[in-house]
Amino acid sequence: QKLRVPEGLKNVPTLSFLELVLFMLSKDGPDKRWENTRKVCEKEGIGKLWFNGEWHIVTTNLELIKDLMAKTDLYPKSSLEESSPGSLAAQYYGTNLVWKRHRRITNPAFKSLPMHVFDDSAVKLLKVIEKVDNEPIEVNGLMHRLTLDVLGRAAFGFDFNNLEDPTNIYVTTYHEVTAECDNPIYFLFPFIEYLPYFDRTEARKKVAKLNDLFNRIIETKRESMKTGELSKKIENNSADLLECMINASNDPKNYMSDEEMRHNLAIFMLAGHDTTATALSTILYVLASKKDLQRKVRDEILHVLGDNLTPTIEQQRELKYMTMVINENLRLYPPVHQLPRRENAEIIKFRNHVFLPKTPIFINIYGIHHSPGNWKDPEEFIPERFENEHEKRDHHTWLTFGGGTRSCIGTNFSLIEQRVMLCALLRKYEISLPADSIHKDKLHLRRANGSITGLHPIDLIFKRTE
Ligand code: HEM
Repeated sequence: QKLRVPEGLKNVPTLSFLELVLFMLSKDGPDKRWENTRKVCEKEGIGKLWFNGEWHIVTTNLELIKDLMAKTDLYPKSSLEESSPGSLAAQYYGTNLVWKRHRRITNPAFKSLPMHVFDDSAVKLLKVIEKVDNEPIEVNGLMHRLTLDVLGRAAFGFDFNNLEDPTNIYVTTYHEVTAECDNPIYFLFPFIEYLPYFDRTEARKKVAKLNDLFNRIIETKRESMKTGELSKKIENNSADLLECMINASNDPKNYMSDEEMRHNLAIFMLAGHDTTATALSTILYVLASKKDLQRKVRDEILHVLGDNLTPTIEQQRELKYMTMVINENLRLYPPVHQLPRRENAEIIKFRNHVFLPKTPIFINIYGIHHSPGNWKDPEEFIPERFENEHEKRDHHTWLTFGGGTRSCIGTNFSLIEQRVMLCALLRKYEISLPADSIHKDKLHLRRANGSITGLHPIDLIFKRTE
């Protein structure tokens, strides 16, 4: 029944299922995928796609996207339990960040961020790089280790210590679980998850092991909070994410179960570190390949920071050129290349198409950022596009962090983290691309977990400047 194209989508152009299979089984990145999608989306900015057992809409149409972003009740985000019931991914991530209630509970943790965690981690990062002075070092893996340490400490008060211990057992289990959750075979042919041979017993054991870790983190946190300490932290807005959730679990109005907390920890781990790791890796690549740009960013850092290694919040506001470079990097290489699935709660008429209720909709961020209709010379790296940007352009043409009230809760967290790390690295090191780099002519992207943009290993050379 679900194979049949709904009447209202009949004249929406179709994205090839074979191309999708080949893409998902390959190591290709969102740039390659966009080459196929562009042909279909060229006309009206929408295409239809058979995926995960049903017909989806894929869109780059700004008019439709504006509506999707503005009307969160009409286009709710789907939970994994709805899109992939009973799957491993649904078991691990659960119904995370239950809209409105969880967001209200977790929001305060993002209002006052623990700057000392970013600063300490920058110092640790420099120590790792010091050991390989002037030799190539693979930055994508390094940035993942860094951002995981930052997230663990800032959000849960837990030190993965992954910068110093790359083989940490929980981190390796985490990578195995996320890779398993994202195994393309189960998305392309979802029915096989229910066949005995493919029931993924081993993977489910690994999920249980991670859940054990999350339970222990929650328990230790509960015990370590002395009486009254938690309420004091909540009152003066210094509670971390987990503390906000624990506090909520004590209040019948906002109650959050341990299972809900675990699911939130799982999604925060993914959303909060893989994305910033990609952003930092791509920007380091850009700076290494464009030495003039690197010099300009470094000059601004030295001018604004004086003798400081990392910027204060006030100094971050003065790093205007760096922020433009960060924004342009996030446009050219969006760390999330497709927004999480939405579905319409009611029937929608769009041009001469009709979307029946619960039609899954994907917004193609990569396509929007690379469309010549939205950006002049979209393949060029031009930070100046973001000078006085709010005056000039439709803000739906830059969807790095999504949009509307359901956009990324960690936007500020990530931007601060990026600025801190860039300041520390650029004031101490000159960064270069080795002559034999596989990325000499262009950065090679690849598929990673879910809609996160992955990268082939990037070796860069860090040479001490002071
Ligand atoms: C460069 C870094 C990042 C990028 C590009 C990014 C991008 C995104 C995008 C595109 C969304 C979906 C928004 C939507 O559906 O409209 C999202 C959601 C989310 N992000 Fe981020 N993010 C980043 C960093 C972070 C960080 C550092 C955290 C946490 C510390 C975080 C936590 C989340 C969470 C929890 C959600 C789900 C929000 C919800 O469903 O209500 N993200 N992010």
